Amino acid sequence: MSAPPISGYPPLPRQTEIWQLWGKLRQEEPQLAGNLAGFVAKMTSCLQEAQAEKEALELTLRKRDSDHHREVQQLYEEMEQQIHQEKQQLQAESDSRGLALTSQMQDVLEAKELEVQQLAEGQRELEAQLSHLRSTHQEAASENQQLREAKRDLAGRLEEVRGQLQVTKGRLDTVRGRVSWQMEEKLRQVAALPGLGVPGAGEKAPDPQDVSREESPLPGLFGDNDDWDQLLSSFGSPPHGALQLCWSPPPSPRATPGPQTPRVVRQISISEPHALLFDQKSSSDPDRVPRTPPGVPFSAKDSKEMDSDEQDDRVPRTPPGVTFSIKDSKGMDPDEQDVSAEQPVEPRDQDPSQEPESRPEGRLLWGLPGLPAVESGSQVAATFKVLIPLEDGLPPHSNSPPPQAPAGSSKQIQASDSDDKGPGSWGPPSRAQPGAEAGPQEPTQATHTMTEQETQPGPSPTTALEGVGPAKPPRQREALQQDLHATGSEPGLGFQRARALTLGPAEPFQGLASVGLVPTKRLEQGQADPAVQEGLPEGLREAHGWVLGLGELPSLPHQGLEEEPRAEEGEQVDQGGQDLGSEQSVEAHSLETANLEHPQQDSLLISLPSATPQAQVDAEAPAPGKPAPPPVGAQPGAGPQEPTQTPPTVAEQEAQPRPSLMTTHTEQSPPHSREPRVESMLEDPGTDSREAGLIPPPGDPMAGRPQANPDYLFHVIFLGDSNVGKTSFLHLLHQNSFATGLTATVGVDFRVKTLLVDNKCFVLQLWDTAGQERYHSMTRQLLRKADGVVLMYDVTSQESFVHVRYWLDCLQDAGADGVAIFLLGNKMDCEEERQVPTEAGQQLAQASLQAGMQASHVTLKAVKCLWSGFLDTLASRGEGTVPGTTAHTEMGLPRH
Ligand SMILES: Nc1nc2c(ncn2[C@@H]2O[C@H](COP(=O)(O)OP(=O)(O)OP(=O)(O)O)[C@@H](O)[C@H]2O)c(=O)[nH]1
Repeated sequence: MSAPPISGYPPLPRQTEIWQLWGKLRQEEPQLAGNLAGFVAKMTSCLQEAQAEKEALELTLRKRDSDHHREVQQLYEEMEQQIHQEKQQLQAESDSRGLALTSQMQDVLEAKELEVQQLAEGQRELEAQLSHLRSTHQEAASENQQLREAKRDLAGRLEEVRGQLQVTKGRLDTVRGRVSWQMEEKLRQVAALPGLGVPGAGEKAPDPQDVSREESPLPGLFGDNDDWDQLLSSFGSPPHGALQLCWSPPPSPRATPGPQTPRVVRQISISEPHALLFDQKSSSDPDRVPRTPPGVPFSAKDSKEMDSDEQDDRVPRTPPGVTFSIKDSKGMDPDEQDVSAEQPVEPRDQDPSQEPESRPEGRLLWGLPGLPAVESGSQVAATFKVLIPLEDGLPPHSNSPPPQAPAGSSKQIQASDSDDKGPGSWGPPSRAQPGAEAGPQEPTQATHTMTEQETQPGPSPTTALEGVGPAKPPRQREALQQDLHATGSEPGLGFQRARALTLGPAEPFQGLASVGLVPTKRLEQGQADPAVQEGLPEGLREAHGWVLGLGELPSLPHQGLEEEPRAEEGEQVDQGGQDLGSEQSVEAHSLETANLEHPQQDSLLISLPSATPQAQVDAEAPAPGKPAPPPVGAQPGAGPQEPTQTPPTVAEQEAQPRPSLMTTHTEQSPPHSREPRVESMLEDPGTDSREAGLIPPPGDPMAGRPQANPDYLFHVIFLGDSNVGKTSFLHLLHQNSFATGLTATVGVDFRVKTLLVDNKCFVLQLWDTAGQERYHSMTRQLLRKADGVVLMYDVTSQESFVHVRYWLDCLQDAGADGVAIFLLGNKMDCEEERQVPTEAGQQLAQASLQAGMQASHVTLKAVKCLWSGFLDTLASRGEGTVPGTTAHTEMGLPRH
């Protein structure tokens, strides 16, 4: 028996083997077969149940699948519907937009069409105008043609008139001969009368007029002019006498009725010798007929027969009121009368350059009835000459200056002349030139010279400038500057001379001039020359001059330094009890050399440790453009650098070596370059360099120590952004001149200023810091030693003013709360570019005061108060410091 296959299930693999096992089991263990059948049945039922569950599950699955399909279908339909709606919406929007665009386009199109229509109308109008113009042109052409014909007609009539004139001339001769014959006849008859051998004086000669009336047909010949009677009445005058006749032609028949035109008065001059206005010419040579310009009296011969129409035709050719000079020029060609206006006459003895023109003004001179008769050509020429000066044109010699020109015009001429003159011709030419120029032009010269003096300094007393001359034109001043530098064998000498020029006789502050200058910022070529200050605004110059004037302080002129040798010998305290002694800028390195060998500076020089090799290298190899420092121990100012002609104090001060200690410059920066050329060799002013003896540290007793012990030593640090003018300000303090072409400070720079006040020696070490950010760390270190700070900003730079806060923070960080701070707004001369109002500076100063710092807002003009405030405060408090100690001193507000 074989086991029934499990329904619904495929036979298991190796089923035959199972069946074999089953058969074997039934044979060997028949009792177990029943259990297995039951098991199989049970399993079958379980499988059937599982099958049913499976089917149920499949049903459920199918149902859910259909539901899902349905949902998806529904969603799909909804989405489709939504998309459709959106599509319709977009379509509607685009349709509406298109409609709007279409309408807009339609409007634009209509407007354009309108424009086109207007243009077309305009074109039509233009065409109509063009055709009208064409017709007008044709009319004008026909009129021209008619005029030409009329001209020809007139020419024919003119020929007729000429013929008539010839006839008239012949008849005139006949009449004249007849009149003379009749007169002789009458005389003979009178002489033949009995009782009258000689004609008495009381007898009258026969009236020629009567004779002419009786026998002469002249009135008829001369037409209807009523004034011919006068002519005839004068006909009996001697032949050489000139006959004048004034007559007026009848009104022109072409004249339009209206205001009465002035009567044309013609002066007819008949002179017997036929002295013509112009060359005598044969009538057969019309080409040589002189031409008469419009308005010029033309000569007509025997124009008596000219009919009124003919003369009326000529009237418009001359201005109304012009008198014609009609001469009895028998030898003249009648064409002379037909002189056209376009053919000017050149009188014989007339200057061609004075060719007269037809001007209305001319009629005032031409042939006024009261004028004497023109008897000769020379008189006519004289009339010409009279006319010419009234012409508007300038006389040909007007370009040349008048002998005595008025001062105003002379000034201009003088100025232009001076520009054109060469360098050698400049100067006071009026004094050198005798004659008229020197006389009336002298005031102008004086004014001009004053102007020059305003823009350039006075003459230098130095020999180097003697040949230059006191007044150089601006162009030459540049050359002068170059000369100044070229004259010296090296830049230092040129600088010294220029400096000497600066400190001329008018120099009010010579005694306070500095001894040396730290060459951290070198002067560019000519910058020390006073001419350099020409580019400076006037206000700035004034400000600087005012600053350094120290007028209110008892200044110590020249003898201040001259007395210093005595001070060096222990007599410094006795320097006359001057309130303010001298100020000097000494570079640290120079202090060593400036000792007893150079007594003028000894009292103010500060001892330093011996120059290091580096310093010696600096001294031996100065940078180009920098005055070469003399060897250590050598007397400054000796050698070729010493300007022998400059005043000793100034020259030696300028000749002081200026080796760089704080910074080293190896090349000259171009003017106005704000980039340092050489990096500072000083990384930390209080460390290595100081140890090397190059840098006197703030508070170092040896640094800045003068030969005589100072009573007070203070460190004043100039702070502020780059380009605010710190170095310029310092230079101004020392050099009494504004330096241009300064390069940006590298590292830190310092100068020493020594002031003697009330027999107290104040030594101020002025530290010029670099405003550039890369040097701020160095500056911060310096701030710890500060006694006073001049915090500067540029009134034309808001940024520099904003950064004042930063510098105040730096001061606080450095623990400099007790430091006196002077807030200084610079560049006040640039008022137009001002960005920081004065009130803002004052407010900031007050705010700083509230913050515990003393600050005051000072202007450049009030800088002298800075020094006086410094010194007064220090002296009154007695808080000075002996060299070697450090003391912070509080300073009061400067007195304004
Ligand atoms: N108009 C005008 N210009 C000035 C004045 N002071 C300085 N300057 C100009 O400002 C520029 C900067 O001057 P510096 O003295 O070199 O400025 P600084 O603050 O020392 O700059 P740092 O080198 O960064 O320290 C220069 O071109 C000067 O000519 C002033 O009072 N008026």
